[in-house]
Amino acid sequence: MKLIGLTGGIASGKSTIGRRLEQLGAVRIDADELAREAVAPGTPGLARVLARFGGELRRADGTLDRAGLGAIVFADAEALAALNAIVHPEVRRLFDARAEAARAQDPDAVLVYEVPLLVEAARDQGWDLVVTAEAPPEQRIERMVELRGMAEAEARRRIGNQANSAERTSVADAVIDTSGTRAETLAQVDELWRRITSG
Ligand SMILES: CC(C)(COP(=O)(O)OP(=O)(O)OC[C@H]1O[C@@H](n2cnc3c(N)ncnc32)[C@H](O)[C@@H]1O)[C@@H](O)C(=O)NCCC(=O)NCCS
Ligand SMILES: Nc1ncnc2c1ncn2[C@@H]1O[C@H](COP(=O)(O)OP(=O)(O)OP(=O)(O)O)[C@@H](O)[C@H]1O
Repeated sequence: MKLIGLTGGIASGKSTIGRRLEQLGAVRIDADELAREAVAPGTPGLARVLARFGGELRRADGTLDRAGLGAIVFADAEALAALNAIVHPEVRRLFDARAEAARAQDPDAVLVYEVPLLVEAARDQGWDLVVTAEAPPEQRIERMVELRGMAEAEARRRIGNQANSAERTSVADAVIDTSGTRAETLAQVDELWRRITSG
């Protein structure tokens, strides 16, 4: 099995790239989805988050108030570190189980793991190739505000809590420039797939 780490800051185009790689034949796993599972209703992860950050973050339907928690942690580095310490080990466990299942099903699979915090928290996961999606922060902020309706200050706070482009690029084996059109991004992904599957 080949293990590809796909990183990039928020709204850098990771999902666009990951979905294309999936169409081309890769198995895709998304760390943001695993992080959601880690705090799903009834999990020990959710219980720990509520114990640390307050029971009022539990909504009437039993799910976590993600917007409320985001407002706390992205404005307070210590709180974010505490949340990461609860969620990240569980994400790692979930990832290991998924990767093992993919390997059992197809030993030749290409597994793409979309992980925004690869540089910060997942450098050492046995990557065969690390790919980063890069577009200037101002352009990513514009995308978050215009396409997702996120408040500009919130977008800036999230970016401020992530590694920067130079840090990601120095760890990566390949960079996909996502500052152009979607078609230009996809063409680079197709080229990358040829490289992955030819060697
Ligand atoms: C704070 C939470 C509840 C906010 O939830 P929300 O639904 O608003 O955002 P979502 O989880 O979809 O994340 C969107 C993006 O925010 C950024 N982000 C999320 N968590 C972090 C973090 N700990 N540090 C820096 N950036 C982060 C990433 O770019 C991510 O792709 C949530 O992000 C969370 O639980 N974060 C901690 C777990 C984590 O590190 N997740 C990232 C992948 S492991
Ligand atoms: N050239 C491009 N490449 C990739 N995405 C683009 C491009 N131009 C515009 N976009 C848009 O930018 C937004 C962010 O892309 P995407 O959702 O793939 O990013 P992401 O890194 O997965 O985001 P997140 O970190 O929030 O999970 C999307 O709405 C996407 O359609």
